[in-house]
Amino acid sequence: MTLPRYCCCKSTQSSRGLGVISLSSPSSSIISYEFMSSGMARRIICGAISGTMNSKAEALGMMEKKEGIFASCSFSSLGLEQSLCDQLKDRMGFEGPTLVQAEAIPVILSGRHLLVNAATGTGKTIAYLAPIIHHLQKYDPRVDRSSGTFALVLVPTRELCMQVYEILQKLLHRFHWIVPGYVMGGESRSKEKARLRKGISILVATPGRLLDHLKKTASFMHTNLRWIIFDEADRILELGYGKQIEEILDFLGSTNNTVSKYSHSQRQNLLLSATLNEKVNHLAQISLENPVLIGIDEKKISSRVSKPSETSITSLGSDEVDESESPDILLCNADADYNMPTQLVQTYVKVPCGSRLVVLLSILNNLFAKKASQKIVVFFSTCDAVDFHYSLLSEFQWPSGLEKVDKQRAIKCKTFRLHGNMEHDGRKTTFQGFRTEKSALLLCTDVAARGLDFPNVTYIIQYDSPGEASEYVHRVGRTARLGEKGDALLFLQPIEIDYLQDLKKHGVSLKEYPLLKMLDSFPLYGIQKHQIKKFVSIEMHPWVLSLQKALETFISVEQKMKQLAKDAFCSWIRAYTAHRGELKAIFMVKKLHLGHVARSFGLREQPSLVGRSFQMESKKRKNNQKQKGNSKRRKPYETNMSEYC
Ligand SMILES: Nc1ncnc2c1ncn2[C@@H]1O[C@H](COP(=O)(O)OP(=O)(O)OP(=O)(O)O)[C@@H](O)[C@H]1O
Repeated sequence: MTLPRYCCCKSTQSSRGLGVISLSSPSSSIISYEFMSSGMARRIICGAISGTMNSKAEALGMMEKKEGIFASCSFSSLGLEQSLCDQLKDRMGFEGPTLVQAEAIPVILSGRHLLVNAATGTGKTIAYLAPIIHHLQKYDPRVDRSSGTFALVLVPTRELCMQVYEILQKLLHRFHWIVPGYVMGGESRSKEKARLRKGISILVATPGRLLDHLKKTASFMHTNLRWIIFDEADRILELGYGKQIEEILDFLGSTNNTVSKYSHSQRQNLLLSATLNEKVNHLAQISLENPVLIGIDEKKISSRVSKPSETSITSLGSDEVDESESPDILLCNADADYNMPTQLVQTYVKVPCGSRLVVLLSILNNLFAKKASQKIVVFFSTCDAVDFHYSLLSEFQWPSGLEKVDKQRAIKCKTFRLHGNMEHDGRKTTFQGFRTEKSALLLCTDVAARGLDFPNVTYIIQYDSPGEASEYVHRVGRTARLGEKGDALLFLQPIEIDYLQDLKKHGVSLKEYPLLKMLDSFPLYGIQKHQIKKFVSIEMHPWVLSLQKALETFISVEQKMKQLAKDAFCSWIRAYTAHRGELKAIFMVKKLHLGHVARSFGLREQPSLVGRSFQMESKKRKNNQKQKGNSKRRKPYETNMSEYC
């Protein structure tokens, strides 16, 4: 192993016969690596030592400030160039590295391949960008545009692409000769071609569009490519990009063997996510050589790791098991705990299906009444559901009689929506708008679940369940970032309550939200508090009954709203049937009362009527498509990768 220049190292033998290396920098941070018989290295201790400290526990205690987020060392002590450290401080306001940065930066500087698993909002982006910039700004001869691309960051969504690009712009302010750029779905190909022709030193890309340019843009120069980073690696694969990633790696080669004027062009690949799991195995195997692992729970590494001949893995583009490959690493996620922000308060609310809409509106109203200036994100399972709730929340007013003040919008703050069926410009406007607002509500699908760093989000509501526990982790990870406080609330119907057990398997436990107490807090015209029976059910609560009636009236008279509600109902049912694996036993469509589902979209119609109109609608859509010869179908929920990238 090539160790960073500034480190001294001490090699020992662990009880399991695996090598351990401790790296200590002059600034007294200490990081240990355990070497397995496969040759793979794994970080096992990260702490700080001072002259007066004599125990490891003390060292670790000193190391962890702000509930285990920040390291006690400085950026420069990790080996980063002073001008870059100044940039991090002056331009970004970062005083020192986070723990994951303190662990990852020296490894990346050393040239090793890396697999990082760290909680959401712990600073993984800077962890990989800073050491790359450190190297690039030192290149002699200086990096120039004609040298093409040196680093490629692959991300699963357009919004994340823009976010990483914007961070790069800030970081590179002092290093104007290193040019950042991005290519992603929805943008003009010809403009991207022109930018690639001029030369982009650090390129952020979504996989589909990148592959497009690799195939069609002859002037895209990547012979000097040294780094490939897979940010949210597991999501890139979940979205079905496996084949494209294989093709991309074929185009780029897994190593850099070209002779160039830059002598330091050894390929280095990095994989990062808060939820690495077995899906990443094949990608790790084909892209990482002898990687260092950071934050990988021992439970997640299969015992077969040192017996390659016994291993079996899934190839990137298919679900078939490939017995011939022999990975260095074998990750498995069965029953392994996820890294979650410890300060995050997680609750669930048990709501009968027919009262879901009323409860959502009431909770949102209650939260904004308690604290007017805050940002809340609500996750839905489908694009149609986002559109319906967005229109409803933008237009619906408390009817007179329900509250003392007549005719007020139920939710008074600015409301945004974000999903993959929106126009590209609309997505951009939402992304920027929600970031800058002080008080706002964002209604979205999982397109906003990964990596997005909206400042000051205080509350995450999962109105529709996320399905995979990993998605739960990323959704709630939009709050409680970098040690900040945050709350997350999961809606569950009584028939879905076993989902809590599924989350528990991954170390996630939730407390129950006091729903009746919250509902009792709403004033009711003509009804005294003491007249509400103490243990009244949610469905029969007078507030729920009156608000449900008001919503149904509003929706029935507004033709546009009614159509949106019907579309949302139909897509919601289809999304519900799309749960996979073990989750099918929890989210069973045949257990649903369709009449109650209709009520949750403010519809009075019986489900059969809605169902008929749904079938007629889909027939009409299909016929229209046939006539137009239009192959671009609108998806009810986001499983189609083109909607992300
Ligand atoms: N050293 C630092 N000091 C202060 N703030 C930092 C530091 N590093 C990163 N941040 C800030 O922390 C926030 C989270 O960082 P980032 O988005 O990179 O987290 P992440 O681990 O990639 O999260 P996710 O898993 O959700 O993608 C950002 O607002 C970023 O600006």
